[in-house]
Order: sequence, then structure tokens, then C-alpha cells
Amino acid sequence: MSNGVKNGDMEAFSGKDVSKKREDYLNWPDYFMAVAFLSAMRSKDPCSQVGACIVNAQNKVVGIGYNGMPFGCSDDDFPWGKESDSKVENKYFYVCHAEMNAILNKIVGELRGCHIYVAMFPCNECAKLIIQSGISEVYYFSNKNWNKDECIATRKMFDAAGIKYTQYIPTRRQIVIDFDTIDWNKVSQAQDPPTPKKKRTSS
Ligand SMILES: Nc1ccn([C@H]2C[C@H](O)[C@@H](COP(=O)(O)O)O2)c(=O)n1
Ligand SMILES: [Zn+2]
Repeated sequence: MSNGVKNGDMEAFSGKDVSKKREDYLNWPDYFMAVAFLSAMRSKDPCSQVGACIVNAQNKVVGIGYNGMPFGCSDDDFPWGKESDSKVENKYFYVCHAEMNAILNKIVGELRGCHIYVAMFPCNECAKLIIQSGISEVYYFSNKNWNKDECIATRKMFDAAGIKYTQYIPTRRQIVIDFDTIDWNKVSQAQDPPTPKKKRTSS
């Protein structure tokens, strides 16, 4: 070929040069925010699904969480509403926030110097956990609660404690995982599709 690319390095039909590094791979911050949002998809909260992803200085994910009921508190029995006159009938007293779960789910001894990517700006309770855990930077996607008292308190604490907080909007408008378009399971000879794994029953 005239462009110096050997025939063997061009993937059949697609015209893709498979001898070169991909250029359109996910950058780290988009990846971490996407992990937070993927985790949020596990949430049972009908109004706001929030996810959080903690990463260390080596860009390793060391904690992931989403908003949900505490262990032992069935998300079929505890309330998901927020309109009841009785506070004990609303979700807020019970739900563990995404940041709290990500911190408690950590897979390393300590989180000093780690960064957290979270779908929503942290409330004051999570702000305290973030500060006490040693996390030094917060990247949030939504600021919809920015003017609520709890977020004003969060900013006061973050400013005092020297925690950097930055809104992070991923550089891509969409990150799609479409299993229908992934055809790695196609082999040259016809083969039965893999048997689906047994569904886990826990929440
Ligand atoms: N930074 C945040 C903010 C909120 N959450 C959780 C707490 C609730 O489950 C839900 C908010 O419910 P809404 O008032 O929008 O009905 O999101 C969180 O985990 N982290
Ligand atoms: Zn919170």
C-alpha cells in the first residue's frame, strides 16, 4: 500500500490500522465518572441514582458505591418515598449515600490523597466522611443541590479543610456499552452461545 501500512495490519473491511495505538480510548476522568454512573445504575432510589468512585494516585479504583439501604434493611421494606409527613416514613433517615458506601467499600487500608468522582455534589454528612477519610479532591457531576443548606455546609467544610472540589463534565456526551454491537463471541465455526450465568438473588 502507498501509505506504508502493510496489508496484514489493516483489519479486514473496517480499514482500521491495527498496528497503531487507539486514539479514541477513554481518558481517566471520563472513565472514573462513567464508573460512578455505572455504579449508580444499581441504585433502587426512584428519584436520584447516585454513584461514586474513589481512585488513588496510581489511577486505581479503590472504592465504589451507590445510594442504597443499609445491610439488613431490605430495600423492599424500607421506604423510597420522600413526601410523607412522618420523617420515619421517608427514605432520608435510612439511605446510605453513594460517597459513604464508596468510602466504606474501600479495598485499601487508607484513602489519604485519593480523589472521589461522584454524580452529585456531596451533602454535609458525606463531606465529613470525605474529609475524615483523607480524600483530597472531589469531582462532582451535578450541582443541582448547590444552594441547599447541606451543600453550603459542605463547601464551608471543604474550604476550611483544604479539599479541592471541581465540577467535572465528561468530555464525551455519551459512553455507550451496547452488547449487541460487540461480536467477539462470533467464532469461525458455529458454536452454541454461552449459557447465561445464574442470576444472583441478593440486592
Ligand atoms: N451527593 C449525594 C446526594 C444524594 N444522594 C442520595 C440520597 C438519596 O437517596 C438521593 C437523593 O434523593 P432526592 O432528594 O433527589 O429524591 O440521592 C447521594 O447518595 N449522594
Ligand atoms: Zn451524602
